[in-house]
Amino acid sequence: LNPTELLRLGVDGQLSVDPADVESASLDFGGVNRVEPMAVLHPASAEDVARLVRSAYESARGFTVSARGHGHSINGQAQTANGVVVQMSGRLGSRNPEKPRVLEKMRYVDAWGGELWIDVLRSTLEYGLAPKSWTDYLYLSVGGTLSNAGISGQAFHHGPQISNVYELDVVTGKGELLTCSQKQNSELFHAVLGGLGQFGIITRARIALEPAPQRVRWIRVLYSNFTTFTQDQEYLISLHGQHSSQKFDYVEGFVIVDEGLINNWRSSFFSPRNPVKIASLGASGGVLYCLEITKNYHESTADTIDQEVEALMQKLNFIPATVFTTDLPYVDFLDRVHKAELKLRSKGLWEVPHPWLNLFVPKSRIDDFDKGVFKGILENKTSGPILIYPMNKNKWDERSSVVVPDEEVFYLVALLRSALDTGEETQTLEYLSNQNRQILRFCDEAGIDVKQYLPHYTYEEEWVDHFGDKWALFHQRKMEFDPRHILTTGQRIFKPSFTSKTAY
Ligand SMILES: Cc1cc2nc3c(=O)[nH]c(=O)nc-3n(C[C@H](O)[C@H](O)[C@H](O)COP(=O)(O)OP(=O)(O)OC[C@H]3O[C@@H](n4cnc5c(N)ncnc54)[C@H](O)[C@@H]3O)c2cc1C
Repeated sequence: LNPTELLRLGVDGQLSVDPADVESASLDFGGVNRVEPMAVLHPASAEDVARLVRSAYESARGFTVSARGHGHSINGQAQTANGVVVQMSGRLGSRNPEKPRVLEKMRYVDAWGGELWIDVLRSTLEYGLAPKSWTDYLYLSVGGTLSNAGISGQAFHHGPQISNVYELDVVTGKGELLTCSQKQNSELFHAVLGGLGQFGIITRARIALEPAPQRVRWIRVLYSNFTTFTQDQEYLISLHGQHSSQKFDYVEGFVIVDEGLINNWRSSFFSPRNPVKIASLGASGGVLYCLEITKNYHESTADTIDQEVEALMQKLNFIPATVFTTDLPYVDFLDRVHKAELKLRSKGLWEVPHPWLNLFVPKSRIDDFDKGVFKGILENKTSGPILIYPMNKNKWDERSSVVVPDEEVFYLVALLRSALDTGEETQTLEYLSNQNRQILRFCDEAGIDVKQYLPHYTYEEEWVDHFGDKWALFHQRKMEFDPRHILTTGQRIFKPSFTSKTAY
């Protein structure tokens, strides 16, 4: 098929070979990979997606198809060479996929796979409801985060977003449009969740809702001792089964390795009039740790919130006099990173290369990771926030495709760096990418069995190693749901069956 033949396919949406469309589908937030597709489909419905994939599956020569949500991948995961990108997010004028549909009584919302979480939230709030499990940033698509996991500070008690989905509509690599859930087509359901887009394109997700809190008490406290910090984090997530008055609703944290960072984009929280000085807090190795917790509440219970927070805080061992508190509407809390985005955009600092590294680190080795990476490899310099927070494995469904460390508690460590052209070597893309490799090598040599989140590998052996015991099942599911390896070649896991060269 060439672009002209493709355009004859007959879809209700728009199949475009417009250079601007093709250019935008060839880029992502990582800003490192650039791969041009042959055409871009703006689907008007799930049937459009099915029609396209079916023709790819049935055509003698074959072509590849990749769904693209909001393009916030780092390493070209939503790109495809010489195939078609299905642009799931973004509106098309009158021929749009359906808006989110809330079933108030059943407490769920049916959302189009390309819907952004911010728009899902806006729709559900009209009914006083909200999804339970989030990502820190809401301008990501439902299909994009469900293909990975979708995590934030709520994951310790609600599990990742993939644990909060009741049902999906999926277009498989054979072009069939199937509804799946725990009970119906369950193999496909579990495969697609955390499935890196390998088994189908999510066109609809039924997402669990809860009554939306009105306000949030948002607290940050500092630690100089890593063990005390992680003990407190682990204590807080051990409360996941408690009544909501006896636990926080959100537990995250971050590492502060240089003075500049404490007042950085994620920390606008600390007042610039009251700068925090790392040196004055007795940080060992110049590193501080910040615990970030929140408690949701309703205005009608505002009188008990202080006591509840106080009772929980008394159990913690942070540095006295380092409590920073703010209080804000729930939506403003959830949408906090967008504010930072607008600031960075205004300074031209958003559309820069992002050599991010996200790792799941087993609890038993988090101390070694601290010594080797935060106090070692990073050399008191970073180029962006470093998040660190623990999660409970029992909130993750083992049947899904995602892989996590083999321990009951594991940490997310997210090095969210931006490469800048300031003339300083340590800020360059090359330096930061090398540092990422150094961190992975360190873990390997120290026998720290980390798993990459939002994984990126180049060779099949690396994927086999990443999936470990799950590889055989992952491979078997691929053969069943996408036997010609048409879908999502940008992940570089399987080569399309119809090409001898690497056609990612
Ligand atoms: C600023 C920022 C903050 C972030 N914060 C968090 C966070 O707090 N927690 C977290 O978990 N992640 C976070 N992420 C990572 C984010 O969840 C992933 O990068 C996610 O893939 C982005 O969604 P997207 O819609 O942009 O997906 P894309 O980059 O467009 O796609 C990601 C992958 O999913 C596939 N895909 C997309 N749509 C579908 C679909 N409908 N069906 C099947 N496959 C599909 C694509 O082919 C691709 O392989 C963040 C990313 C950024 C840039």
